This record gives sequence, C-alpha cells and structure tokens, in this order.
Amino acid sequence: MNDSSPLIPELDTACATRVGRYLDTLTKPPGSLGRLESLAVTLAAVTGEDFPRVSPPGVVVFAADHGVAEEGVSAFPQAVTAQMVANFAAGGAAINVFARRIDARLEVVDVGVASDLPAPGVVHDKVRPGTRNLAREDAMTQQEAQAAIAVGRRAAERAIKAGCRCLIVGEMGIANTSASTAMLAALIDVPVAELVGPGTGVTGDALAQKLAVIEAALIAREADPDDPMDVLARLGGLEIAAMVGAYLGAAAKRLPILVDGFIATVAALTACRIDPSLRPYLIFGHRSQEPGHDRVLAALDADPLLDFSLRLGEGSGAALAFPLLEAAAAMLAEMATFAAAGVDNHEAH
Ligand SMILES: O=C(O)c1ccc[n+]([C@@H]2O[C@H](COP(=O)([O-])O)[C@@H](O)[C@H]2O)c1
Ligand SMILES: Cc1cc2nc[nH]c2cc1C
Repeated sequence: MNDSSPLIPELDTACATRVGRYLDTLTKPPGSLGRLESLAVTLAAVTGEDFPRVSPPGVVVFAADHGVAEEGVSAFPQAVTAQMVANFAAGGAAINVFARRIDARLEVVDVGVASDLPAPGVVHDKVRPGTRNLAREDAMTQQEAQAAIAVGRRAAERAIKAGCRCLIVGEMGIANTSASTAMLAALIDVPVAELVGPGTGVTGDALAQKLAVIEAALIAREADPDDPMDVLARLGGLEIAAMVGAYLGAAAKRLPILVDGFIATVAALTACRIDPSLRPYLIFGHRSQEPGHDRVLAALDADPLLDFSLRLGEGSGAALAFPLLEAAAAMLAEMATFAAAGVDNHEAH
C-alpha cells in the first residue's frame, strides 16, 4: 500500500452489538429474518450507524482493454469494450437498466479502453490504451498499476461526495477473465485448469487454447504470489486495478461495498491481500457461473447473496442484490418493536 493511502477504520463493534440487541425487540421471532438480520448488523458495523442508510447507491463501472485479447481468448473482439462503453453512455446496457431500478448514481470510467468512440458522460481517466499482452510481457508496470488504483480511489471519492451510501463496483473488458484467472491461479496457487471458464462464451478447442495461453503466461511472468501488487501488474488489468482502488477508497470512508462477479471478486481478493482490513466492508452480491468464482469466494470466506447463474459483469449481479441491503436497512428503520405494537414478546413470559 502507498504511504499516503487513507487507513481503513476498524468496524464499529459496539454499534453492531446494539443493533443485534435491537433486532430482537422487533416484532418477529428472534433471528427469524435470517441473513437479513446478519446484513443489518454488518451494515451497522461498517457504517457505525444504528439506523444505517444504503441509498442512494453508487455504481461505478471501470472499462479497459487487455493485450491478451490478441491470443483469441475471448468469444468477442476487443472492439466490443469501446462499443459497450458507448452503450453504457446511451443507457442501453443491463447495468443501466438495473441501476435505474435502484435509483443509483451510475458512473462509467474509461481507465484503459484501447480505442475511443463517442461516449458522452463517460469519465476519461485513461492510464494507457489497454494493457500489454500478458502472454508475452508484463501487462502493466508497477507505476501503471498504481495509477489505475488511484483512478479507482478517485471514483469512490466522487461517489461519496455525491452522497452515495453504498458502492457497487463493476467492470467491462474483453479478455478480462483470462487476466483475472491468471491472477487467481497465482494468488491461491491452484492449477489454471481448475479455474478457467467460458467468460463471454468460449468453449471446446478455443477454451483449451485459452487454458494453454493462461498456463504459459503464468509460468513466463513469474509473479510473486506473496506480492499482490506484483501479481496485479504482471497479470492483471487496468479496470481490475481500478476496482482494487475503489474498494480501498470506499472502505476508508466506511461505505459498504457490494462485490459483483468473478473479475470483481478477484479484484476484491487482491485488495484484501494488499490490506486485510478491507475484508469486513465487502458484501458479496452473487455467485457467478464462471467456474473460478467458487474458488475465489472460498478464499475470501464469502457466501454471496444471490445464486442466479449470471456471467455478465458490469456490476449487474451486485445491482440485482442491492434491494436486499435496502430491505435490511428498512427493517431496522421501519419495523415496530414488540412494546410499541403491543405484541406479546415470549421473552416477557
Ligand atoms: O462477472 C462475471 O462473473 C463475468 C463472467 C464472465 C464474463 N464477464 C464479462 O465478460 C467479459 C470478459 O469475458 P472474456 O470472455 O472476454 O474474458 C468482461 O467484460 C466481463 O465483464 C463477467
Ligand atoms: C456484449 C457484451 C456485454 C458485456 N458486458 C460486460 N461484458 C460484456 C461482454 C460482451 C461481449
């Protein structure tokens, strides 16, 4: 971590204890709202508020390209990254739809798209136009990875300044399942074959080729598994580094963070290796179809809210899970207590 990075505060355990007790005074059998109750306690511990608010949420989508796309590891061409950024700007992507449903502030950040298309409203904070091809050389220098982390921190700060109470972090980047799979194999020391998956829809011989490319890259790059910045720079991506920065920046300001799918969770694992005090600020939105997602969730001891067979990215699964956080906060703020409602509490007998 950079010396100037703000520290992540400890959880407010006193607030969590108070909220845990208060939950048992509400008109329901104790514990009957299950994980919604645990979520409420987590939100209290993270925010330090007895009645935490999670709305409005901020959604930040980081977009960038990957040099490794030239190895034929994706079902789609690299140009789709810039085309989807234009689609985000026009409001037509899945994340636009879901962000509107939850009244989110949506920001799209170009941290490293290889080509530019007109995309009004997109924040240009480009570190470089795509990473280098990690099959041939390090994807980024340490300085580029740090610069991309700083892009993420700035985006989190803008969301906080705009009044957002929760951060949903998404990504768009053709070939980024190759980069994130390589990073994960390095970080948890698991064979690539146990992690690799279809991404946008790679199957058959093309999937075997993707596996071979990632395996060879992992050997050639010699990333130090005990140095998350080294893994990030050699094997990662600009949008993955930006996600790391956004998580760290949001947690430093006590914002609950909803983590999206496979790539977002590999970024989360990387960020937790950089600063383990981040972990309790992360709430995991969903279990992606990408096979490596289970392994990275297990490495983080994470139990995601939804299991909806998604494999889109963009922050879509996290945005779909957000209403559960809203419900947890509303349960605390709006439910009547046994005393106020005149309902007999079995504990009184
Ligand atoms: O979030 C996920 O779990 C997820 C799983 C598979 C694919 N994606 C998205 O698909 C793109 C990467 O897939 P690929 O095949 O190009 O590596 C990238 O834009 C991601 O947002 C996302
Ligand atoms: C169309 C398309 C949309 C996406 N959104 C996130 N990743 C994506 C990949 C593709 C190919």
